[in-house]
Amino acid sequence: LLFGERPFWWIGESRLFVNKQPKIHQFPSTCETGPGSPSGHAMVTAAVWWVIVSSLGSFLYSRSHSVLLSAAPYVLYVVMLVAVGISRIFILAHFPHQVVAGSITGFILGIVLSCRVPEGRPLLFFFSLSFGLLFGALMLHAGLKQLGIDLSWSIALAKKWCSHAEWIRLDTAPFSSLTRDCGALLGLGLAQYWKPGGWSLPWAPRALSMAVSSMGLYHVNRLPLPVRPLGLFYSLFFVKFVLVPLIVMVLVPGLVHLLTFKKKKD
Ligand SMILES: O=P(O)(O)OC[C@H]1O[C@@H](O)[C@H](O)[C@@H](O)[C@@H]1O
Repeated sequence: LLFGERPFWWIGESRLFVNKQPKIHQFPSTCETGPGSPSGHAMVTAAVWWVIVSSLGSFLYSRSHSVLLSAAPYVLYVVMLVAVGISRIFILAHFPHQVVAGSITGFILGIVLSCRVPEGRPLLFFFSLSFGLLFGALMLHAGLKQLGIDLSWSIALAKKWCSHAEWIRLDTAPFSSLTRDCGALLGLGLAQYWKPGGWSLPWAPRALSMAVSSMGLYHVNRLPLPVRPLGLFYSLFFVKFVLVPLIVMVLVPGLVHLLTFKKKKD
């Protein structure tokens, strides 16, 4: 809803450079299809890493009582955000203010959301939130279209100005982000429903679970999906992200628990 142009299409669309075209270079990750404001990469990085960094900072302080040591994760956090921001600007996916807006929004989200983990909620909570968001967005899209505002305006611009058609990826479209989040929400609810509180594992099986989950997610993420018809793509994309919390929270730790339990019995 904030819209926001992206440099890789704005350079052509603005018609400011018709007489003197700047020498620009696009990259495979330049051709994002969503609007540019605020930067999603900066926002997600700032939000997710805040949760990790603030816990690590408190942990280090509780063990060492050293302000210097406990400040190290926060310094790394800032360095990482700057690196992500510069890379988004460098590939022409963003203007600097969009990256700054994304980092600040993500930082606030990280603080707010880390205090509000939806623990102990019934499956119905996740189910209604997931489908409510999905249908709410669809209704908003249809309603605004009736008023002459097309929320998919950026996809046409990305297709027009991307130097390689194969760099346009449907999973960067705004509706893909939404289906991904709604799918993950439902998956989180199902995971909590099937294994409330998750598996409590000692550190070694827990580390093994994390390693196996990472490999599992890598492969789930690489699963090629048919891009036509669109409805099929979005449905499969939704299902793919329902699976993510189930793999990480139920399937892999459950298998590891079974294996270690069996080994102990032997
Ligand atoms: O706005 P940016 O930095 O180009 O990031 C866009 C990305 O933002 C993420 O938040 C979305 O989940 C992705 O689907 C999307 O591609």
